Amino acid sequence: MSGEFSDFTALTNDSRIKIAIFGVGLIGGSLALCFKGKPGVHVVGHSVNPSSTEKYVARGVVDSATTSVEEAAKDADFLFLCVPVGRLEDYVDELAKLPLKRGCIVTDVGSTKASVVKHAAKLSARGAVFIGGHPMAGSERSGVEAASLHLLENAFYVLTPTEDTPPESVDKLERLLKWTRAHIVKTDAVQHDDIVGAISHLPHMIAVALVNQIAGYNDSNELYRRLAAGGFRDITRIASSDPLIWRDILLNNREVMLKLIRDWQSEMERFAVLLEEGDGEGVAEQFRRAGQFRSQLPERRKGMITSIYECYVDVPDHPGIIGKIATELGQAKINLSNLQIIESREDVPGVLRLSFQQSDDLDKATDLLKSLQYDVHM
Ligand SMILES: NC(=O)C1=CN([C@@H]2O[C@H](COP(=O)(O)OP(=O)(O)OC[C@H]3O[C@@H](n4cnc5c(N)ncnc54)[C@H](O)[C@@H]3O)[C@@H](O)[C@H]2O)C=CC1
Ligand SMILES: O=C(O)C(=O)Cc1ccc(O)cc1
Repeated sequence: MSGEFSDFTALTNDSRIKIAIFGVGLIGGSLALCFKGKPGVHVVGHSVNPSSTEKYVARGVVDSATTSVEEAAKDADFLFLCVPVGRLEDYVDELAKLPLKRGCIVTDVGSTKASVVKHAAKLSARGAVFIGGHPMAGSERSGVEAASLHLLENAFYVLTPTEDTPPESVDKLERLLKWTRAHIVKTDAVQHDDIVGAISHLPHMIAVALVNQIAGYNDSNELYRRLAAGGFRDITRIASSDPLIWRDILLNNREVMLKLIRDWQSEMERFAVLLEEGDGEGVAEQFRRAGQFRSQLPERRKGMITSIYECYVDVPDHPGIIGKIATELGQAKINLSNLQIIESREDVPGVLRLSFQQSDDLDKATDLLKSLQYDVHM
């Protein structure tokens, strides 16, 4: 083991570290990729579904996989619960019946923290330490197919230890998580749910409501959908998130969400009154206040409701062209986050949609492709 991780194994009783990942989807798979192949580390994936376990191994995301919770948990040093929020407490209950390794750390990646932290306190009776976790990066995609080694890099990773959590266990988990290259932030679980409810869960709900509102208008006039490009696409990307993952998150954080919805309704009501009264200065003041606060936001971080920067390339429809474009971008070290063939050409200016996470990469890609005589549109 080298560099910043060299003292990691000293914190375990032996030089082998077993990491069990329950639910190898977008987040569990991305964590597994961060740990797999590190010296002395064995990553085991768990799924209730035998065909999923085969897929995890075949894709090289884990070293081994099993459908048995007991087998996955046996002698594990770290156990990551990466299943939907609504299933976390069931997994805690199952683990609480098993002979866990003394001092092992059980953690989760759920988007809400208060209920699971409270529920998992019972694991201390089994000699395990539970520490709530929430890697605040992800995407609207799901499943192991969307997992990536770099998903959590530079993102915030919240841990919610309680006053009963042994500091040395928090330290041990933080050392392990260095492999994700995320930035650890520690806070209380209830405070986490208030803040993340406001900055992540509420925007997801607003995006869905907005898309559904426009979809309703579109039922009587198709032009709504055709004209809804640019800004609309950008701010509603997260409306395509997984329905069941988000059902669980919103239900679990429902008290916080209900208050946030009321506050949101007041904000919209304020706009309604300003418009009713024809108060232009009042409307402009809303934009000024928002712009001021927004300009103070920290620099862009990976994952959390980031915009995607996109361009369209009109390419002749022949095999090999997609690989050629991807290779050109790769050779120029331009990070492409997604490449999609657009089947309906009605409302887009090109057949290939290229997406980037950094505006810089988009600029470099358009310059490069234009210089190679491709027809590039924004
Ligand atoms: N999607 C995102 O961007 C983020 C999600 N999270 C949290 O991470 C957790 C996992 O979410 P993702 O990785 O996005 O979802 P995912 O759908 O990609 O993965 C979920 C995993 O749990 C398994 N699973 C699903 N339903 C199950 C059930 N009923 N019983 C047992 N296993 C089941 C699936 O097979 C899959 O391996 C959730 O708790 C979510 O709140 C945290 C940060 C970001
Ligand atoms: O796609 C995005 O921008 C997200 O906001 C992803 C996300 C989803 C759920 C989380 O708990 C954290 C991050």
